[in-house]
Amino acid sequence: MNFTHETLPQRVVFAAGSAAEAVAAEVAALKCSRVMLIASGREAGLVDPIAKKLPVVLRHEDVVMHVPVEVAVRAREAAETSGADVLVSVGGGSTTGLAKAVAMTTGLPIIAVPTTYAGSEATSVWGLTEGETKTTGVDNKVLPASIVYDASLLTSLPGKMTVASGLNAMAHCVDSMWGPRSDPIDRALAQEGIRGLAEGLPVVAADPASMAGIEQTLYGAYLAAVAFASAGSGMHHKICHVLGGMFNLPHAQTHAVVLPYVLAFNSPNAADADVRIATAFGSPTATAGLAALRKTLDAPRALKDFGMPESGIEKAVAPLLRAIPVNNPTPVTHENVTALLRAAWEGSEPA
Ligand SMILES: NC(=O)C1=CN([C@@H]2O[C@H](COP(=O)(O)OP(=O)(O)OC[C@H]3O[C@@H](n4cnc5c(N)ncnc54)[C@H](O)[C@@H]3O)[C@@H](O)[C@H]2O)C=CC1
Ligand SMILES: O=C(O)/C=C\C(=O)CC(=O)O
Repeated sequence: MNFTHETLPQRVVFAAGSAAEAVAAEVAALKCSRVMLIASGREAGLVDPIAKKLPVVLRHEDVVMHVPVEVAVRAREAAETSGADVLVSVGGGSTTGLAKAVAMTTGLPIIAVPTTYAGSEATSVWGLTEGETKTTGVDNKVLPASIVYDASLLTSLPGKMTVASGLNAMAHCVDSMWGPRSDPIDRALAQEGIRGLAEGLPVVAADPASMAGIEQTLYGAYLAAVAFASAGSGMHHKICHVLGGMFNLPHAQTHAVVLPYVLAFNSPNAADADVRIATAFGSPTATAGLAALRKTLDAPRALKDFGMPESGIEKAVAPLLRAIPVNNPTPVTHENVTALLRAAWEGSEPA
């Protein structure tokens, strides 16, 4: 074997039903006393009990998906003015992403409290969107110092969002099998992530408030994010980032739709990945395993259902050909990427 794996330094706290106490303990452990609390007003009911236990100097609610640069600038200015010494984010990937944008320029530590399965809390990946272009990058400054997972915060996540977000986590696992820096440790973490998600997701799809199902799904989502952070964005993530920025598509749903098409595209030329994914699903092949799970979950099927225009297929191909890593198992061409996008747009069977 010949590879270098970097393990990211981070505290991970599972605290079912006691996020407020756990977050307060993490703030104290960092010896911080001035909290900028970043959380959308939509999640106020989840956030208020946490806020009550913290020395909050600023509560910032201006959260937007894909982190438009103007939203990041406003949050950075607010952080500087407030004199905060720590960022606490409570919310989904959009909220964590905004905290990362602030950490990038201020150097403030983040304590992340996720309320979806996006996994941003466990990565050093940031994303910012300017106009129609989403840019992502890696910076250890944006890796949250601590994560507090409290399954009770996800009991309010609607069923459709639960499924889509869980499949965003599944996509981290699958793309980690061939991401640009993928190594055997990433692939082992991703395989266990798939197993955990395949066990947890049917439970939360049937009952989004099941604490046992949420905990199992959070466990899988954490492993997924750790694998993805190390392996980097492969073909699947590049497609979702280009489409998400260009057409302002909902992030988790875009991942959920595109994943089976990328898996079908790559698995014939990725034998090790195919075996690992199939094994994790307990299925004869990777594609069959994912298809069966998607059927159980009644997963989203077509990009046209989420606002992508048909003309966007042609528009996205050139930026995608520039963005997809050269090590992708199946070489990409104008024709095969166009065909993949058209199938995902229509929601036809993955070929
Ligand atoms: N940097 C990274 O490693 C990653 C970044 N992301 C970023 O995260 C963003 C997407 O994050 P998502 O979590 O998919 O969506 P999100 O954070 O935008 O949340 C989606 C919707 O669910 C609602 N919501 C969240 N938690 C809830 C709860 N517990 N109960 C009820 N409603 C709830 C939100 O208010 C929002 O309306 C994108 O900008 C994406 O780029 C996503 C994954 C990894
Ligand atoms: O696509 C993902 O799920 C992972 C990474 C990002 O979304 C990058 C970002 O923070 O915008």
